[in-house]
Amino acid sequence: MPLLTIENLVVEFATATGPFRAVDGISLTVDEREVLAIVGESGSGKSVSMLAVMGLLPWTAKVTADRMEFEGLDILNMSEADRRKLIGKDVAMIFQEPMSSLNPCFTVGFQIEEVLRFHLGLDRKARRRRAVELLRDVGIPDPEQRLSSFPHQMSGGQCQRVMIAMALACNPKLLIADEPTTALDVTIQKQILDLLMSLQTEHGMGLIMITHNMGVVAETADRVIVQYKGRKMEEADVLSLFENPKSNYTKALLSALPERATGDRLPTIASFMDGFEPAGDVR
Ligand SMILES: Nc1ncnc2c1ncn2[C@@H]1O[C@H](COP(=O)(O)OP(=O)(O)OP(=O)(O)O)[C@@H](O)[C@H]1O
Repeated sequence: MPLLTIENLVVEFATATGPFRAVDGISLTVDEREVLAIVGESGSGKSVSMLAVMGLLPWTAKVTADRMEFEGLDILNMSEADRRKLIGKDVAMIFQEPMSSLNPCFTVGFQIEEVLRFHLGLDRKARRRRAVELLRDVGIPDPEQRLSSFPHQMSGGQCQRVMIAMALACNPKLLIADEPTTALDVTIQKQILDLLMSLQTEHGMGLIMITHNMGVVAETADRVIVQYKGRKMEEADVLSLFENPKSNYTKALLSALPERATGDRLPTIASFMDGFEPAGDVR
């Protein structure tokens, strides 16, 4: 059985000008220990589809699906209380802005320990011990001291390491990483990506890597879903996608890689997608 199964996910937002369909019939599965990349340009509905899985969308979002299951459990129709037990424990997510994802008012130690208290009910001593271990695992030097630091006292890369530590606190079976390196310096990006991949192998987690970067896809994924304007354009294993892309949009993304360029200028996506009917406004 796959870890996560989604069939025909649709997300519509109520907006001042009428309903807006951000995700239009996405289906996917992720297996244990598998790395699935979801790739597409900004606004293609990558984050919204995963926020729907986490139950983190605002009330203006209407989420429907034929099926949305985690290990066979219906996560679409489960109670809020049951979902809270699952989310953050068996399914965890890290976001693209580590600085704004951490609460500036609390020390990083408190924030990690809070996850351990809520989900695992560990006592104070055990929480402390586990928090130190987690910070060490994600490569933060002097973890005992760093527990009492506030997010603004740490660099962006260190904050992202703390976010990863929080996500891993309860040994999740599935980790969703939403553009985890986008907000970081190029040199730090590689370190964080390497860290994520080594933790994924070590913990045997399923991983969904949301990215707009084909380089990240090539380095991390087993399988890839290409998304455009809320729809799935193509799904393939990573090698087939790079060697033999089927959809025009995938071809466009690949031709936009500087190393694949043939002329003086990089082609634009629009020149490949003439006549494509987007989702979007559904009035
Ligand atoms: N709360 C909201 N209300 C209305 N529209 C929204 C809301 N949240 C997201 N959207 C719209 O849904 C679409 C998909 O957004 P989403 O954030 O999933 O894109 P993305 O592919 O993850 O892009 P990015 O990489 O920039 O995050 C966008 O057009 C966005 O403006």
